Amino acid sequence: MEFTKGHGTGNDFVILPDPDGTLDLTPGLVAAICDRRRGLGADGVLRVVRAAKHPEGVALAGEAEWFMDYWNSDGSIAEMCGNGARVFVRYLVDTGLAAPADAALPVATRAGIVRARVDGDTIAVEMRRPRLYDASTATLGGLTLAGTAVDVGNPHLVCALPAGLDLPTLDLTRAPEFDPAVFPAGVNVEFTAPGGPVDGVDGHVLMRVYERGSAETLSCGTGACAVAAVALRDLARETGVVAVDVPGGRLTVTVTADTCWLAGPALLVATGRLASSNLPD
Ligand SMILES: N[C@@H](CCC[C@H](N)C(=O)O)C(=O)O
Repeated sequence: MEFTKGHGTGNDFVILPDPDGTLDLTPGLVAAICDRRRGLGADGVLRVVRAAKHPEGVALAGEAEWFMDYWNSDGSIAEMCGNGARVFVRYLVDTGLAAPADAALPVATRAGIVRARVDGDTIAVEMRRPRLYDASTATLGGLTLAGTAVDVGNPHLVCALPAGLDLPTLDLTRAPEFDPAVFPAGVNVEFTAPGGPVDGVDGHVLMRVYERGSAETLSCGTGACAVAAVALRDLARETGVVAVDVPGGRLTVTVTADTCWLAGPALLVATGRLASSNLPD
């Protein structure tokens, strides 16, 4: 099985080309590939399949040639992955499966069509505008934090740290607890602190994340969009640009009246062949 490894601000993915949708990808196989000691190691898997050849992509085949079949490292499936979409587009363009067209390149996902623009190392994807819902809470090590529920195609809970708590030393080795009545399918939890002044943006936020299905990652693109939407709400703004610093680098989020652009570096780092005989069926 051929693979490519790539990442966007340290959110890393194993990319599996499967244009005709013949690969029997299972939760066990995905978890084995993503295992950082016994497999390749990754936060998730991106299967590259023609939209027309995937049951969840076929309805979008008229709008996009390729479907991003995204899996978390524990073998669960998610609706959307912002950094994954950016790395997916890097793969399409670098392998010649798509041209870096002037117009935005459409990609089918479980959360609908996203459109991408390529500018050197930077890839920006246009996703739905985040929808802010109710207040909820996350509990971490006995500490309960207030947060805002946000839908970016996948579910998020954005929690600002109270004064006195230090973002870099927060213990994210264990999953935060959340209200399953609010998040019946689980949730990605973002922890935030204010950033310093940055030229050319309306807001600057520092973020760490505990992802549903992948534990702590160095970056989460949809999480950055959720964080930006909450930051703009707190500034009493409907639209604007927010720099979101994650442990893996900087993402720039532009929230417009209808959509949300997520921009940052997306790179491929290796290609190779998986020894299928040493991985579970
Ligand atoms: N890292 C991703 C989000 C991946 C999916 C998430 N873990 C979920 O289960 O919703 C991103 O960059 O958006």
